[in-house]
Amino acid sequence: DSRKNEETRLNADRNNRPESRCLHAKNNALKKNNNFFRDEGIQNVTVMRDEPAVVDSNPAKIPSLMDPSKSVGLLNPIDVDLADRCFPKPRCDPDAPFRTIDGGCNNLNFPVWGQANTANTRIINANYLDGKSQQRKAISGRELPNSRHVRTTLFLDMEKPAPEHNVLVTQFGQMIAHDTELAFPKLSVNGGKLECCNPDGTTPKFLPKGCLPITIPQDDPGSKKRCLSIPRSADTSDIGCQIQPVRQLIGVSSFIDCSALYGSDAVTARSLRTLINGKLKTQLGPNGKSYLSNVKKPTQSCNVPTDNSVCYASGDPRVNQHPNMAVNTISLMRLHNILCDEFKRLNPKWNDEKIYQEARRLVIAMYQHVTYNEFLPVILGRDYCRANNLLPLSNGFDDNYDAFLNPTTFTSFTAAAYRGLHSYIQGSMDLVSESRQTTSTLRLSDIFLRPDIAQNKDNYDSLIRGMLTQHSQGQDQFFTKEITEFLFRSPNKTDGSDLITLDMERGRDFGEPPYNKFRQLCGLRAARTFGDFTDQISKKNVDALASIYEHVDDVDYYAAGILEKQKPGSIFGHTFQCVIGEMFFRWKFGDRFYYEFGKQPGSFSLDQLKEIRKTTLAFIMCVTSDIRLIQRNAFDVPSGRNPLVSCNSITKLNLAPWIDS
Ligand code: HEM
Ligand SMILES: [Ca+2]
Repeated sequence: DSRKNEETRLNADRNNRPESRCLHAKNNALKKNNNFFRDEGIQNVTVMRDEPAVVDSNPAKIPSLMDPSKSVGLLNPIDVDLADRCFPKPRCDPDAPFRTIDGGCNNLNFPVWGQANTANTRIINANYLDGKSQQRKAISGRELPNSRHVRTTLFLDMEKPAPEHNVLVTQFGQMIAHDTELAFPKLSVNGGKLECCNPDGTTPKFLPKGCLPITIPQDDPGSKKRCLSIPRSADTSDIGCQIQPVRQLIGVSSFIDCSALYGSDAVTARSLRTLINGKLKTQLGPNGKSYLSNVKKPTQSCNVPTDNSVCYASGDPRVNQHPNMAVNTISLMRLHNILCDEFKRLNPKWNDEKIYQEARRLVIAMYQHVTYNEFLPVILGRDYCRANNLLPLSNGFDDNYDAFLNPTTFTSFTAAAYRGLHSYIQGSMDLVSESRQTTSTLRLSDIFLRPDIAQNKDNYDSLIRGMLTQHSQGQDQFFTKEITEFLFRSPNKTDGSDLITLDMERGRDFGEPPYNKFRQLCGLRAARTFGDFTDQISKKNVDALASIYEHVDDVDYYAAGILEKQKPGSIFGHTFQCVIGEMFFRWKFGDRFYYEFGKQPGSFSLDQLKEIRKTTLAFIMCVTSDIRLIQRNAFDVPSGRNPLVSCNSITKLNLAPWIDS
């Protein structure tokens, strides 16, 4: 009963939480110099991004900051933590200065918020046929249009590179996706892998329970494949928790906390540590460089010939998905281990645990800084980020931790909006030399599950330079066939899966309501006719939607979101920008350990915070590789405005503020 009273009180508080927040900036002292790098370099060069060419004179507000009468559809606060009751509450130490590995206890009142191996939350009411978990149908009661048909009609392959953004944008984006979400496939009735296709590659007449109903139309213009095996994602009903509508299970900590490097459970995290001087386990590769350690059975987890081949162990199983994914994780691992060496030098008395935790805390802070300072302005637009308090402060603490803001990854972000970045994927990966010549190009579908490539000769550095130099594909309705026809193609096969069909089907699986609901959530008028969509979507694409869907309220959020015209300064249109902005807002103000917060047990000192704010992605790339030149804006290809400069001239962090007094 007292728990119930407590919850009532908390809910009441939450409903009364202040609508607007004001961010104070405080002044801050300057500090001495001590090199993070051992070699000489120019000190304290301030890195400023060029102001964007496109200015958003009227940036929209995210739902959390909107006048409540303008955002229609935001989930009732009481329903936000519906799934909490499915999981035991962990016991928390309110004074612990470091994050838990699984993210539990970040919020002391709602300790399962953001914890790994719980469930996603929602931002908007689910739309399930039976109110519980059945995929929605068309308004007419008929089936929705076949999602493979939607894909092959709207989303073709066309070479249209992004004008400035490089492949590192895509890669960094994917890293955050893996840091904040992992869904599990449902299992078959006897607990094994669920096979949704016949052994001969055709679609079964009656799909096994738990399979997504993707059939390939007879007149499909693509390859000869006749079946896509896509199990539904596991949800709260699979662990015997009877909430309605279901919530999908999440296998990683929701927070931006580098869980893809460190792991999301204590056992995995420990297995990745040397337990000496704070360091993570490594293996030695070419030129005496360190790489992630190997899994025990490489032939099980990677597409490699023998169990002596390279196949990495890390905090997330998707590390081996393709070489650039592995390279980025290795980069973070090297950063962690470099920091361990520095901390040991500065504080010889620190033990393994202290070094590990301090290095982890700093790696996460640097990563969060790059996310909010460099990445978000690139994808969402700088003006929009500023209007929604997403930019870091330039000095002082931020005191706006919001203990009633749920940071759990919500379904509309992970099962729809953020997957929009699948459009950015390049069908090939360039390897590039120090003089920025492309030395070879790998076809994406040849290198799925081939992390060994990252550790061959000097490929690691060539892949880094490749990500920095190669343009990503543009954010548009075109997707490379490498993911729409050849996803996870086996080496000896001619076809593979279709990620974009999967994305749309996954949205229906997760109960995402149609596009029209997200228009209302994001402050737009509800459309009554297809013509009403033309405020955001070109006439031609609206006509295409109208030719596929029967009713405006049938249109999948993902499909229409992709078609929306880009907002000024952003690569996304209105409703993707809105939902993605909301999620990053929650990961900032709902994360008690967010690096800019003061007054928390885990807060940095002002001197430390000042150093963390010097972090750039260019610095991280330089310090963890042997490349010698880099452009300061690491998410833009090199150009006259963004020239290559020596790594030595990139601002470094001074770790003196970490010396124990
Ligand atoms: C070569 C690059 C990439 C490949 C091959 C890839 C592939 C995949 C696959 C196979 C899934 C699971 C699909 C499903 O069953 O629902 C997935 C999920 C997802 N992807 Fe990607 N992806 C890539 C890049 C990206 C990027 C750049 C982003 C965003 C910045 C992204 C965001 C997501 C998200 C949010 C999910 C949901 C995660 C989950 O449910 O566990 N992906 N991707
Ligand atoms: Ca995480």
